[in-house]
Amino acid sequence: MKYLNSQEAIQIDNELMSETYKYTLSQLMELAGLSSSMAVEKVFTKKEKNVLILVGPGNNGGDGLVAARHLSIFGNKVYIHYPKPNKNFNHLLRQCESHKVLILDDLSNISVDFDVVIDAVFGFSFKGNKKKSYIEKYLTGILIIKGDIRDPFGKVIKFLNFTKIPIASIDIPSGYDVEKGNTDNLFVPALLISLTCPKLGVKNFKGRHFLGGRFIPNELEVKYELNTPSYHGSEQIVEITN
Ligand SMILES: NC(=O)C1=CN([C@@H]2O[C@H](COP(=O)(O)OP(=O)(O)OC[C@H]3O[C@@H](n4cnc5c(N)ncnc54)[C@H](O)[C@@H]3O)[C@@H](O)[C@H]2O)[C@H](O)CC1
Ligand SMILES: [K+]
Repeated sequence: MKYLNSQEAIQIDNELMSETYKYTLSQLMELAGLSSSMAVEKVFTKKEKNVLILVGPGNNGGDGLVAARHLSIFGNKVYIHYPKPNKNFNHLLRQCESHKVLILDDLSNISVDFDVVIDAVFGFSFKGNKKKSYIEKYLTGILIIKGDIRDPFGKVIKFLNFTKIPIASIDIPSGYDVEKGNTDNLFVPALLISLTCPKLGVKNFKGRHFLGGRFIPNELEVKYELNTPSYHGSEQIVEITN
C-alpha cells in the first residue's frame, strides 16, 4: 500500500471535495469519525468504557467530535477536552452534548479512570518548526515542550507524552512530522486509524493499525496508485498488518 506525503494527502482531500467528486467536508468527516470510533470499539472491547477525546483546532479535531458522538451512542462514557472550539463545528459539539458527551476543561486534575484516550489534536496539516527543537530533556529526564506547538496544544501533547492511558491516534499521532515521523521522541499510540491511506511518517509504526475513511472512488485509487487493502462487506475499517 502507498504511504502518502503531506502534499498528496492534501491533494486527495481537495480532489474529493472538487467539482469532479463533489463530496462535502461533513460527509468525509462523518465517515472518518465513524471509522475511528469503530476501530476503538474493536480494539478496546470493554463495555461502557471511559473514553477521553482530545480535540484539536482543525479537521482532525472535527473527526474527534464525530467519533465522540458515535462512541457515546455505542454505550461508552465519553469526555472531550476541547480547549479551542472551532466555530465551524458548533453543530458537532451540540450533537455531542445531546448525546451526553461531557466536557473536561482541565487535563491537570483528572478524577476519572480512563480506559483509552483518543488523540484528535492534529492531522496531516500539522507544521512543526524543525529549526527550533521544541522538546528538550530536562536535567531530571523530564520532557518539556519548548513552544513549537502553539498553546493551548503544547499542554495537550505534553499530556499525551506523560499519560499511562493507552492512546488511539486519528490519522497520524499528533506532533509527528507527517513525512519524517516521530523525530522528537513523542508518545507512541497503541492504536492508529489512518484515513484514506497511511502517511509516510507512520511507515515504521508497530502498534494496531487500521485504515478507515471508506470513501475513495476507484478513479482516485488508480490515479494515485494507492493499492489500499479491500474492506470486507459493510466494514468501515480494515486492519493493516506489516
Ligand atoms: N481525506 C481525508 O483523509 C480526510 C481527512 N480529514 C481529517 O482532516 C485532517 C486534516 O485537517 P486540517 O484541518 O487540514 O488540519 P489539522 O487537523 O491537521 O490541523 C490544522 C490546525 O492545526 C493548527 N496547527 C498546525 N500546526 C500547529 C502547531 N505547530 N502548533 C499549534 N497549532 C498548529 C493549524 O493552525 C490548524 O488550526 C486529516 O488529518 C484527517 O484527520 C477530514 O476530516 C475528512 C477527509
Ligand atoms: K491525530
